[in-house]
Amino acid sequence: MTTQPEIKFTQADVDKAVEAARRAFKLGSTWRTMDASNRGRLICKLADLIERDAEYLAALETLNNGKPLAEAQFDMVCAINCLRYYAGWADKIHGQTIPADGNIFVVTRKEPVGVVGQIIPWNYPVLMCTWKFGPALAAGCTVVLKPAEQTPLTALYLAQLSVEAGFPPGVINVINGFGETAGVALTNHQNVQKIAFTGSTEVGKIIMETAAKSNLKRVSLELGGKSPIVVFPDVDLDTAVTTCYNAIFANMGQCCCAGSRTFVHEDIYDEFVKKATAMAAARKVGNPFDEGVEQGPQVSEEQHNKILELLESGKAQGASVTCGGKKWGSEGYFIEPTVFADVTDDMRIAKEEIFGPVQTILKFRTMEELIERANNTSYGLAAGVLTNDINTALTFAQAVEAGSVWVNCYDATMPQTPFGGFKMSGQGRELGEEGLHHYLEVKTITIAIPQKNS
Ligand SMILES: NC(=O)c1ccc[n+]([C@@H]2O[C@H](COP(=O)([O-])OP(=O)(O)OC[C@H]3O[C@@H](n4cnc5c(N)ncnc54)[C@H](O)[C@@H]3O)[C@@H](O)[C@H]2O)c1
Ligand SMILES: O=CC(=O)C[C@H](O)[C@H](O)CO
Repeated sequence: MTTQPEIKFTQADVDKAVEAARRAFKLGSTWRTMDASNRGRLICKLADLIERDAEYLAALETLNNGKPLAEAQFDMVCAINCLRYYAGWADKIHGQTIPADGNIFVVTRKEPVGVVGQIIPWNYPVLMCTWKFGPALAAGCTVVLKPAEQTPLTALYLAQLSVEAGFPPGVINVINGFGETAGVALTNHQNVQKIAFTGSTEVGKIIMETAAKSNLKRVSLELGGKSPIVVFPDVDLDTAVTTCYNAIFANMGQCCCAGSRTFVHEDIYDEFVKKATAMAAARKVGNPFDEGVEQGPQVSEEQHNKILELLESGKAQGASVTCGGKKWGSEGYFIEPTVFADVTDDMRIAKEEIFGPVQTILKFRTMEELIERANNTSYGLAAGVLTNDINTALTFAQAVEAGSVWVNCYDATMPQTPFGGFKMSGQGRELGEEGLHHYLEVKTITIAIPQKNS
C-alpha cells in the first residue's frame, strides 16, 4: 500500500499568499486603480462562472462536506445571490461632506482595510467563501482565504474561477491548511490588516487574542449558537412542527443558527412531540448523492463522536428519546435523526452546541419564563418565534438576545439581511450593508478654506 506523503505546512506558504495579496493592494496597482464599477463587474463575472459550473460545484461540495446534493445545489444559488448582491455595492460605497465648525471643508472617504485573512468552517464551504469574498472585494480589499481542513476542495475551485473571471493576480488567494498552523500563521501575520472568521466560539477567542497580540488587526467573528425556536399554542401545529424540523435538521444540524432548543407551550407540548417524532422518523438518511436523501453523514469522525457523546449525556440526564438516539447504519459518520422530549435547561443537550441532527424539545408556560430561559445562554446568534399574535411575536423578538429573529419562518438569511451574534456568538455582522463596514476604514479629510458659506 502506498503511504500518503505527509503534507508539511510551511510558514512560507502563508507568507507567499499574503505577499501576493499585499502586492495586489499596493498603491498604483491594477486593483487599486480599477474603477469600483469594474470591481463590481468582476464579482458578477465570478457569480456567473459559479452559475455556469453550479452542477459540478454542487457535486464537489457534496463530496467535500457530505451534504445532500439538493442542499448543495441550493447553497450554490445562495452563493451566487450573495456575490451579485455585493457586486452591486462596489460603486456605491460613499463618504460624506460634513458641515464642521470653522473655515474648513471636510469630506470622509471609505477606504479598503487592505489585506484580509478569511478563515471559514466546513459546514457551508462555498457559501462561506462568498459571504467572505463578496464584501471584501466590493470594498476593494485583497483576500487570503483558508477553508477548513475537512473541506478543502470547493474553495480551491472558486480560486480557479477567480482567475478565469479576470481578477488581477494576488487579489484572491486560497490556502489550504490546518487551523493550528496555517490558521494561526494568517491570524498572526503582520501584513494582514483584518481577520474574518466563522467557526467555533472557542477558536474565535483564540483568534481575537492572536490578532491583538500581533498587529491589533481588525476582527469579525461569526461563531456558535444554541438558538431557541419557540412555539405558541395559537399556531397551526403541523406548520409549526415542519418549521422547527427544518430549523434543526437542515445540513445534518451543522448550522451555526440551527434552532437547537425548541420551546413548546405546555398546552400543545404532547401533540407537538408526537408529530415532531413522526416527522424525524420519516427523514431519509443515506448516500447524499442518492435522489431523495435528506441527510448525509456528519462532516468528520470527530464531529460524529462528539454528537454521540452528547446523545448519551441526554439519556443519562433523563431526557426521553422519542426518535433515533444513536449511530445510523454500520459504516460512515451517520447519526439517526433524533428527538429528545422532557428536556430541561440544566441538561448538556440544552446548553451545549451539538451541531447535529438532534431536536431537543422543552416545555414552557409563560412569556416571562420563556424569555428568561431562552436568554439563559452565553450564545446569542438567532431565534425563531411561531405565533399568529403580533404582540406575542414582538414581545419575544424585542426581548430575546439574538442577532437574527425570525417570525413564523426560520433561517430566512438573505444577502440583504445582516447576520451575526450577540454575546459569545460573535463580533460584527456579515451580509447586508452592515457586512461591508468591517472591510472599510473611514478617513476624514479636512481642508482649510478662506471663508465658509453654508
Ligand atoms: N459558527 C459556525 O458556523 C460553526 C462552524 C463550524 C463549527 N462550529 C462549531 O465549532 C465546533 C468545532 O468545529 P471545528 O473544530 O471544525 O471548528 P473550528 O472553529 O475549530 O474550525 C473552523 C475554522 O477555523 C480554523 N481554525 C481552527 N483553529 C484555529 C486557530 N487556532 N487559529 C486560526 N484558525 C483556526 C479551522 O482550520 C477551520 O478553518 C463544532 O462542533 C460547532 O459546534 C460552528
Ligand atoms: O456558519 C454559518 C451558518 O451556518 C449560517 C448558514 O450559512 C446560513 O444560515 C444558511 O442559510
